[in-house]
Amino acid sequence: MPGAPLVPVVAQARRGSSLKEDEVASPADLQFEPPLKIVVYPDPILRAKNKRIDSFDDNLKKLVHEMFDVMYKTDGIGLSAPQVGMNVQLMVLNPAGERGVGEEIVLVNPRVSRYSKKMVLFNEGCLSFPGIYADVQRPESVKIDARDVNGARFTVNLSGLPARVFQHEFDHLQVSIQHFLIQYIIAFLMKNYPLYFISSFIFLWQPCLQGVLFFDRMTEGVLDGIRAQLQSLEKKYEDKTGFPSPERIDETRKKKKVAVGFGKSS
Ligand SMILES: CSCC[C@H](NC=O)C(=O)N[C@@H](C)C(=O)N[C@@H](CO)C(=O)O
Ligand SMILES: [Fe+2]
Repeated sequence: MPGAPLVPVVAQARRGSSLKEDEVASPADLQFEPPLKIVVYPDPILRAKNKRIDSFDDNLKKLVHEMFDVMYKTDGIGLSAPQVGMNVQLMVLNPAGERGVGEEIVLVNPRVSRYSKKMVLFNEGCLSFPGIYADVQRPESVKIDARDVNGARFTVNLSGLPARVFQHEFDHLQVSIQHFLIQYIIAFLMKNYPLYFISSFIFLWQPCLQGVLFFDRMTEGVLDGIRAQLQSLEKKYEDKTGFPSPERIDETRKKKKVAVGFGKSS
């Protein structure tokens, strides 16, 4: 089945179920220097943990303004904060992709309370993967709880393209704690004590929880079509930074097999 969650029951990537409250962003975490620049794969910022926002001040409004600015300039229809180097739970969307056209939506600390059972395929692109497009299967609609830029809580149902863009951005903010929980349980059952110890450490401290990127959700066949382009981005990163790529597409896919799914559906 194309794009189906690989381990649908246990491998939910739903933030709301984390056992520990997310860490709150400090003023330093929200500091930025305009103009914002798009962070490109495989920069580790895209896989870092994103902190919860609890100060709804002028700085946040300015950040939102700058995010829309860079999103429109780069022909985006959605943008998440880690994509501009800010590891906080914030996204902006405008499926019309043009300032003054359509509706601008800002979601702070979003959570998904329901996914539709109906799944749809769409040819997605990501600003952090310039020029790469491929099919990704996702639920057709979602119910979301979030805060707006002033901190007011709201609930919204999205379907079609807005739901698609939201889910793409939400993945950038994801914490997939279930991945570690599964590893922890398996290690315990198999009496693999070194792995159990490591898993316990990760599970308790949550230091390296990952954002989900669109290729994590692609089928092996679809991924084959863009593998060379991903490897070329990895090579560019190595040439530019002088460091080895923090992830490589083949190894990433092996690890991610159990990590990506969707949450509650109806
Ligand atoms: C379909 S979800 C795509 C969301 C993505 N956001 C951040 O990475 C995004 O804006 N991607 C762009 C490459 C994109 O989809 N742009 C539109 C409009 O130009 C397109 O059709 O390519
Ligand atoms: Fe993206």
